[in-house]
Formats: sequence, structure tokens, C-alpha cells
Amino acid sequence: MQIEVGQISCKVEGGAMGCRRKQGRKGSFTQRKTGKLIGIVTRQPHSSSGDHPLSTEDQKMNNTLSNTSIKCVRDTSVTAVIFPCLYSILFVVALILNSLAAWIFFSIPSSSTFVVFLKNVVVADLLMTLTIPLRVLSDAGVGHWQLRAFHCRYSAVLFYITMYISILLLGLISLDRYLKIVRPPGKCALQRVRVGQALSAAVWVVMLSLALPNVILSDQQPRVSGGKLKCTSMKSKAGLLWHEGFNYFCQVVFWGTLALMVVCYTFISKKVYESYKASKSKSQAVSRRTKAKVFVVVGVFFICFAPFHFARVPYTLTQTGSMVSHCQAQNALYIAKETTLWLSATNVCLDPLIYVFLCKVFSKRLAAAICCKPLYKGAMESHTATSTQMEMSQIAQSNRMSYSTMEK
Ligand SMILES: Nc1ncnc2c1ncn2[C@@H]1O[C@H](COP(=O)(O)OP(=O)(O)O)[C@@H](O)[C@H]1O
Repeated sequence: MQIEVGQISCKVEGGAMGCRRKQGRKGSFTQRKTGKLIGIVTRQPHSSSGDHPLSTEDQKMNNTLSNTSIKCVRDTSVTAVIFPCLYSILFVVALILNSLAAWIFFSIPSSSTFVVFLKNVVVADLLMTLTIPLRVLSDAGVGHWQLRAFHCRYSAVLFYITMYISILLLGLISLDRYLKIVRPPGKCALQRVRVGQALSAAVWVVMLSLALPNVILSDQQPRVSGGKLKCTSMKSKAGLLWHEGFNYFCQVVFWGTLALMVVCYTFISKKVYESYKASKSKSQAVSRRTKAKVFVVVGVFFICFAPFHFARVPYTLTQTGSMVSHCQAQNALYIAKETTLWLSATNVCLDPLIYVFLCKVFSKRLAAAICCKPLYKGAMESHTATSTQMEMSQIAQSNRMSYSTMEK
């Protein structure tokens, strides 16, 4: 493939590429009229086309041209193999775990805000799981470019939205656990089931509406450079601006939620520690187990999502051209973003751990389902309905109960 832009002409052969000035130089390519500009290629780090080296002057010009993301051909030689495999494994595991979680949760009545938030997390995780097959095909480069365009415009957007909905819901879950310790039941509006349902609905509506422009403004004729379509190449100027702005908003959502979680769980662990001191518990093992459970949410949250949010900002800046970088750096950032995004996606498999560790009703139902033991619906419902009031009144009297508050 030969691409010509102004005085620069680039040739791509078997993944290797070389660029040079078209006129006034020995051995330059013949100038040809190309139709539409489909992309500008820059020299790859390990290009085998050593027979057309670039002079310093040409390299300078070439680097200037590759200042914006669209001009840099994406190196997908590694990502097109590794990520489809990793995402396929994730899809199978996530589908099994979340289908089971959904089946159990939807037989549990929404009698507390905690259960309401968890149910919403299951729905978000299931939706995210369902977008994975398209990501696999798109990353593997299988199918026509329209498939990748569909992924960029709809499926990837849904993938990100469900990720941030899960993040916000995990933040609400931490707040809910915290309130359960500090506030008597029913005193705080946030502890009412109706309020929990309204909050969950608000999270969905706000995230879906704010991400809608990412879909609407991805309406440009896609430019396929080097066979791989970049999602940002389908965006108008306004679309790129929204993409960048919304990504900053999502950064605020993540780091804000993390800060909220750290505050809530620090307070919770302090209470748990005090409760053990007061009850003079001799059981060190139980104490350690409880602390581990308390931090499971924050731990899972941080490990899954923090690396992606570190990598995302510089990557987004290269996508919109706000940050000047070499093609090689852009490709490195793309790989970093894809790797950390996969790590974030593993959250769909780790969330069920939270259900098992922190939701007693869920773990009881799960155990019953696995052991095929019949469960008396009435008994389960009465446990769910009364545990909040029981726990809270007992916390007021005895610190020992703050442990069971964690576990409900
Ligand atoms: N946080 C987000 N929320 C919603 N949509 C997003 C978010 N980040 C990116 N998107 C959208 O998802 C699609 C893929 O984006 P991205 O992963 O950055 O592209 P690429 O796969 O080319 O690296 C784009 O349409 C983009 O606007």
C-alpha cells in the first residue's frame, strides 16, 4: 500500500513501512494521484524496510505528521492474538458466574438497599459480559470493518458505561455499609429501599445519557488505516471533544468513588477493631478473617480499576491529538490501555466474590443451590427483612454485632 500526503510518501509492505520525500531525492517514489486519504503511516520501531531509511529532516516531518493519533498506524500484531484469547476466557467464566448470580439474586426479595445495589451490579456485569464476544471479534480483526465500526459506536460504549455503573454502585454499597454502622435503621433516607432503587435508576439514566453523544457523534466515514479502524476516526470534532471530556468525567467518578470507599472502610474497620477489643475476643483467626472480608471490596476495586485509570488519561490525550507523541509511544499507550482495560473487565468475575463474602442471604442460597437443599422461602425472607433492624439495635448495645453488619 502506498500513501501520499503532501511531500511525504509512505509505502507499507508486509507490516513494515518506510516514508520519504517524493521529489528532488534520489530513488524517491513516483508521485501518484491517490484518491481519498486513508491514513498516514509512520515508521515502525522494528521495521524491516531498512532499504528506505529516513533522513533526520524527513523524520522530523514524519513525526510532525504523526502528531495526531489518526496518522499513526496501530500495531496490532500482539493485541490481535493475546486479547481475543484473554477476553474469551473472561467471557466464559463471567457468563457462568453472573448467570448463576442473577438466578440467585432474582429469587431474593429486594428488602434492603444492599440487595438492591447488588442486583443492579449483576445486571451491569451481565450486560458488560454480553459485549465481550463482539470485542473479541473486533480485536481479532475477524469480519468486515463494519463489525469494528459497530463495536466502536455501540458495543464499546456499552462496555464502558456498564463498567462505570458498576463502579458507582460499588461506591453506593460502601456508603450503605458505613451508614448501617453509624446510623440507626430507618433514620437515614439512603437506607430506604425506595431511595436505593431511585439512586440505582439515577445512576443508569445519568451514565446512559452522558455517554449517548459518544454514540451519536461517531457518525463520520471511518478511515481504515493499516487495516485497523480506530474508534476515534469515526468521530467528528465535537465527538472527539465529548470523548475527551467524558473520559475526564469518568476519571472523577472512579477516583471519587475510591476516596469514598477508603473513608467508609477505614471507619468500618475501626469499628470492627473496637468491637473486638471491647468484646475481648480471644479468636484472632476470626478477627483476621473479618478484616480480610472488610477489605475485599476495596482491594478488588483498586486492583481491577486503578491501573486502567492511570493509563487512560495519556492514551485519551493521544487519541484526540491534545498530546504530541511519537507513533511508537502511541502504540505503547494503546497496549497499556488494552492490558489495563482487560484487568478492569476481570471485575465482572470478581464481583461475585463480593456477593459470596458479604451477602449472607446470597451465600446461603448459593450453598442451598449447590447442595440441592430446599430452602424455605418464608424463612429466607424473614431473615432478610429482619436482619437490618436486629443488627442495628444490637450494634447500639454491643460492638460485637458490627461484624455481622459487614456480613449481611
Ligand atoms: N468512559 C467511556 N464511557 C463511554 N464510552 C466511552 C468511554 N471511553 C471510550 N468510550 C467510547 O468507546 C469507544 C471506543 O473507545 P476507545 O476504547 O478509546 O477506542 P479504541 O478501541 O480505538 O482505543 C469510542 O466510541 C469511545 O468514545
